Amino acid sequence: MVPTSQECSSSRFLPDPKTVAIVGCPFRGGQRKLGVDKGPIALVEAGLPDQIKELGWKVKFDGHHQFEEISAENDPPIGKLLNPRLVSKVCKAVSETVGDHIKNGELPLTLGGDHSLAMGTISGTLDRYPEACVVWVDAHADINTPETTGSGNIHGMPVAFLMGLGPTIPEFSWVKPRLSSSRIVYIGLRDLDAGEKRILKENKIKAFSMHEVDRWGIGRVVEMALDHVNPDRDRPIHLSFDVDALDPSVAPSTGTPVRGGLTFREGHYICEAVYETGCLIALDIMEVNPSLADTASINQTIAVGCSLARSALGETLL
Ligand SMILES: NC(=[NH2+])NCCC[C@H](N)C(=O)O
Ligand SMILES: [Mn+2]
Ligand SMILES: [Mn+2]
Repeated sequence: MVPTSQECSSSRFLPDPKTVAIVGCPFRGGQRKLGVDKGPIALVEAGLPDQIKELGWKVKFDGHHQFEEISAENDPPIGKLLNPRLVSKVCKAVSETVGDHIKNGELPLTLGGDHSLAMGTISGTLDRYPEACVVWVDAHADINTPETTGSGNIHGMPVAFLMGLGPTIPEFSWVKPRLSSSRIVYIGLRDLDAGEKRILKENKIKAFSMHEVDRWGIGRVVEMALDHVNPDRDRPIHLSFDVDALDPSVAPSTGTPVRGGLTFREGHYICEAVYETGCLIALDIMEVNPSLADTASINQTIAVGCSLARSALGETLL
């Protein structure tokens, strides 16, 4: 039973016809492992554009970002930050692309690549919709600052940059600290660094870890998460989905897998429920690494990346 017209509500923030713009981001500079830059290529080769067309969307895709043109030849660490200038330049370019798509009335679907890219995608969203909220689905909070990071990998820090936490780094001055702590909610967390736990508490950031998913079930968790960031369901939603939120048995081919994650259905349920709000205006599918694990695991992870995207774009089970 469908109580409301999804067709109508799903276009609340979009002009006709419904159009998705795929932003392929073959980028791995926010972490150390090889292969995550091949994620977007694998997702597109698996047929994601046509799958989205079959859901009734117009799909725009004119090739992956050519980050080779963005070079930061001399890119020594800044403090602990690894590849800082490269990550900054790439994210700035992605931010402009995502912002332009939203301005054109298209829903940007960004395919990563590592999760540092969300510094770009969410900046692009906030350029057009300053009131937007973020649903961040991840095993990790990715909210280390340049001071708290242990790894130096910037994919563990994008939320801190978006919120303006930590010291000012001139190389990242284009990232405007516009994401307020009340406009982001996490689902799926289970591997936080000590500094990240402190940051979440100090900033009173709402987070539903796997403990809350176990306690309440995914249905209640998503409802409570949306009630927090979007109580009247009238704010645009940016959904940033790191596939490592899923259990490694569901999405094995990712750089930082953590056991005890979301089931296949829990992950898809989140996407379906966000779509049903009619408020989705941007989507990220991040951290698919098609060079980690065996062929079967790789294909399984690519297929899951595609089906998460389809669920967020309106695919239903009935
Ligand atoms: N997007 C991700 N997979 N992030 C993992 C981050 C892991 C760890 N917290 C770090 O700062 O390095
Ligand atoms: Mn993660
Ligand atoms: Mn992440």
